[in-house]
Amino acid sequence: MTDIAALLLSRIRDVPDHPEPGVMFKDITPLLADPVAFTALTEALAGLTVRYGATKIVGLEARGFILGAPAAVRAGVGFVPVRKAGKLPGATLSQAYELEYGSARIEVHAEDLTGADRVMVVDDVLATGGTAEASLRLIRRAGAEVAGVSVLMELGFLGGRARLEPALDGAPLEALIRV
Ligand SMILES: O=P(O)(O)OC[C@H]1O[C@H](OP(=O)(O)OP(=O)(O)O)[C@H](O)[C@@H]1O
Ligand SMILES: Nc1ncnc2[nH]cnc12
Repeated sequence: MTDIAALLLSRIRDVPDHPEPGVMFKDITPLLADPVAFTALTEALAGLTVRYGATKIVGLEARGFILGAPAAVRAGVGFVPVRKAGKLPGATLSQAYELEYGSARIEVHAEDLTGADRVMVVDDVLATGGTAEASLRLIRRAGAEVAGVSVLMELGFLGGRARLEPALDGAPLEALIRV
């Protein structure tokens, strides 16, 4: 493990049985509160954004906003929020997806992405991959190209990478930490 990955991992807190029994919740708030770790994370996500030639970062509500927005500023690209259904006021594209139990829907303002955009998706955790997969569908439906998906942490035992693989269509999935 690199020094940066070790630093980031050391600032993520495991919270058992949150938000429901059996889930080991990965809490990033200690990392956000540490300016050295948060800066290192922002630099790493911005570096991936530049390396893969993205013109915009899409952040996934809510923790993807916290990580994606400073990375976009650092990389010199625009930031586009993908929100849970019903939050965005303008004309939206909407995508339903399956969760472990039940389903959910995410949305993006249609005018925020164009055919000229290459998009890096940023989020904190890749778990089942359902949220990221739905975001890739939204990005392509908006006519934009997928530059990649970058997450702080991949929970390997939930199989998100395999689920995401077809939707990535050759684009990279970068995880700074894998557990
Ligand atoms: O890979 P998946 O199984 O789709 O899970 C990962 C998603 O779940 C969490 O968000 P959550 O929906 O809990 O929203 P929050 O960031 O608003 O807490 C996390 O921040 C990812 O967006
Ligand atoms: N175990 C987990 N910890 C934090 N965020 C999550 N999103 C989905 N599963 C999660």
